[in-house]
Parts: sequence; C-alpha cells; structure tokens
Amino acid sequence: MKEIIIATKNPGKAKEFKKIFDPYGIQVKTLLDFPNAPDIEETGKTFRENAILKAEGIAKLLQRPVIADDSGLTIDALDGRPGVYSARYAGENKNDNDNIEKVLHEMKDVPFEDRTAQFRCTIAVTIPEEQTFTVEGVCNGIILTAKRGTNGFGYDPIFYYPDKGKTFAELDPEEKNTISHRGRAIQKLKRWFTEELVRDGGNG
Ligand SMILES: O=P(O)(O)OP(=O)(O)OP(=O)(O)OC[C@H]1O[C@@H](n2cnc3c(O)ncnc32)[C@H](O)[C@@H]1O
Ligand SMILES: [Mg+2]
Repeated sequence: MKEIIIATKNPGKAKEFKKIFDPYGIQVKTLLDFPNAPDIEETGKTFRENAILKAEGIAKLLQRPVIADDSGLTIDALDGRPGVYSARYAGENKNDNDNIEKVLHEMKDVPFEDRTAQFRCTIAVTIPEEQTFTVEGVCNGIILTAKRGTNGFGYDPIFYYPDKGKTFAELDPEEKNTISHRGRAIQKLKRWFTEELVRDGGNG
C-alpha cells in the first residue's frame, strides 16, 4: 500500500481524497493524522498561491511528497467573494453554517438568473528537491436561497448543480467526486499518482 500526505485539516476534504485514492490502493494521510503539524498561514491572494504555501510548508517539514488543496466558492453577484476567504468568510471562529448564512444574507435580493457561482480548486504537488506543480478544477453552479441536503461540507447545501438537479449536499459522495472542482483537479493528477508517486515517492 502506497501512501500520500494531503496537507489539510479539513475533515470533509480528507474524506473526499480518501474515497478517490482508495481504488488505486493509495492510503491517504492528512494533517488530522499529524496533530502537531503547524497551521500554515494562508496569506496568498489566489488559490494557487495558498495551495503552494501549504504543500511546500508541510513537505519541507516532513521531507516527503505532499499535496495540498486550496479551494473555495466564487460568486459572480458578489464580485467573486468569498473566494480565497471561503473557509473564514463569516470570521475566524465561525463555522460552515455561519458562512452560508452570510452568503445567503448578502444575496437576498439577487434574482435566480444572477446567482451563478463556481467552486474552484487548486491542488499543489511538492516532492522534496523538485519544482512544485499545480492543477486546477472548476465546477459551475447556482446559489440557492436556502439549504438543501446534508451530505458533503462547506457550502455544499446551497450549491445547486443544474445537470443533476441537486445541490452538492444532495449528491452521493461518489457522485460529487465525479463532477466537483476537486474531483476534476484530481483527474488531472491521475497520471502522476499512478506512475510517479507509486514508482518513486511512496514509502510503501
Ligand atoms: O486549508 P485546509 O486545512 O485544507 O482546510 P480549509 O477548510 O481551510 O480549506 P481552504 O483553505 O482551501 O478553504 C476552502 C473552503 O472553501 C469551501 N469549500 C471548498 N471545497 C468545497 C466543497 O467541495 N464543498 C463545499 N465547500 C467547499 C469550504 O468552506 C472550505 O472551508
Ligand atoms: Mg485553509
């Protein structure tokens, strides 16, 4: 069994990464397995900058291949907010529900046709002594006026995906992974993790 470390402390992301890598026989460890790992400050202005900060910060510490995910929701009617502030939109000590409430409040007068939004994900891959590289995934949807569904995490209950007629929180986890921003970014990494990681980087 090969192993990959994902530099995340978000349990929702951790679950999704585990589900995706499991069929390849790759065991996912996250920072939830390294409780002493430091918090990397997300000072970047873009998802890409923050993903690189997290991947390089943790790879330097552990001296092992690390991947990091920086992601979030960009809403057209809010000029791209919450964007890189998605995790802390309602404040540092607030939770997913507080973030959703803030978005719904700010969008209370926005008509359906103007409620377009994108989930965006940048994944950075750092192998010690090598150049970090990144891949991106985007998923288009519509922000509803109230929550629907209980699966997933973050903004999933208000992110409606028209092709499926459901919010991300109403999709099965497998279904979400096939279409989500994160799933799409990971697809672009597939060649890397089925060849490079398994050959050189894994420790199994
Ligand atoms: O930095 P790590 O430790 O990975 O965890 P985080 O939650 O802080 O992650 P980010 O900095 O990348 O912020 C991403 C936020 O964007 C939102 N988000 C990202 N992907 C999402 C998804 O698939 N479904 C719902 N919300 C998502 C959610 O609010 C996340 O907390
Ligand atoms: Mg974060």
